[in-house]
Amino acid sequence: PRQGIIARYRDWLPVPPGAEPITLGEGDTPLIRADRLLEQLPPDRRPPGLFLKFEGANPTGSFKDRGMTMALTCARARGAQAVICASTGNTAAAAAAYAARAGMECWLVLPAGGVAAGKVGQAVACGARILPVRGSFDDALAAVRQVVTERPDLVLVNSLNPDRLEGQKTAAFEVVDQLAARGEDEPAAVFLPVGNGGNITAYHMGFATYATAGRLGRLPRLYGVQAEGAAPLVRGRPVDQPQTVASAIRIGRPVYGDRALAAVRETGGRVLAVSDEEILAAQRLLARLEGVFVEPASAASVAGLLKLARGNEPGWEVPEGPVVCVLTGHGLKDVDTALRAARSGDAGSADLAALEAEALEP
Ligand SMILES: Cc1ncc(COP(=O)(O)O)c(/C=C/C(=O)C(=O)O)c1O
Repeated sequence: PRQGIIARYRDWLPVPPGAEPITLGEGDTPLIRADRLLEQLPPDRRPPGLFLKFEGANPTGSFKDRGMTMALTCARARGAQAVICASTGNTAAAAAAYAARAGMECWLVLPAGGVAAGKVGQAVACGARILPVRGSFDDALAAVRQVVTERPDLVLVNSLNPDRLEGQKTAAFEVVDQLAARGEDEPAAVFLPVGNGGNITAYHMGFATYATAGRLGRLPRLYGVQAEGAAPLVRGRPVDQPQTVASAIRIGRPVYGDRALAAVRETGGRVLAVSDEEILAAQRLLARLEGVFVEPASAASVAGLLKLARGNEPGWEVPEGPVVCVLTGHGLKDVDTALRAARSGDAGSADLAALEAEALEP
């Protein structure tokens, strides 16, 4: 039964004794085999298996639920009444849902006009208080730091909150357990989209924890993929005006930049950037070939794999074991972008395009 990640992994998590989990049954998301997508890779550069960790199947539609169940459970155990965070959207949607469930107040600082409608809808529906900030996510995060000094009773549930990474590391546990349960080899490489760098850091923590406990022979190479217009880790410096269609990773000053780079370096992986066109092409391939509809930022992980495997980038050694692409958020979060991409020249035949255009009319 879907009992949530704290119930399933309590022994591996720093949950205060006696704390009653605040949960929506998050975690235990599908690990989907993607053979048709694998065929898109050149035969001589193809790993033995390709799997998709579909985090869009979480209760609020993104991997953020794993971190929020931990953050809200721990906050309430410490007597907090209200939480606050800055967000590009999915953290906000998850914080709003889990705070509502806990009967706690939720304050969200969002970049005005920079958040996908689905996520704003979730946060508003759950009764969160929204403070729009003119500027980017990075400006919103700076604003939150200011608010917290004026209202110390507000618990910060941003990526800075360590409880969140603890919850997010359970996805790495699941990847190892799910591959083993299917008789597959251990994961050889894992691709993730990178914004603040919290999630790739959490996967590194999870794999390292399992390795120390003897449940994993060696850590998979971690590949962090950023959008070309928002790639501070690839460029080696902050990006002042991050630009990308993948609004979830439109971040110029990653909070966990150093730890994300350490995770990549220590596992023999790398960071790389992909264009918005490559992201949207990967989003289409996932939906058309495998029936998996994800928001643009999630597709960056697949775009990164395609780019390395197709040889556009040097330094790709074909992994000798299964490759996992983490799909971090559901496509319904940002359906407008998918519709716009579909309208702007479908690769199908003219009459199909005409039919689709007709179908797409609002
Ligand atoms: C779909 C999706 N994919 C990837 C990322 C990047 O993860 P990190 O590298 O841990 O930041 C996010 C992040 C979103 C926020 O940062 C937020 O919601 O404020 C996301 O929503």
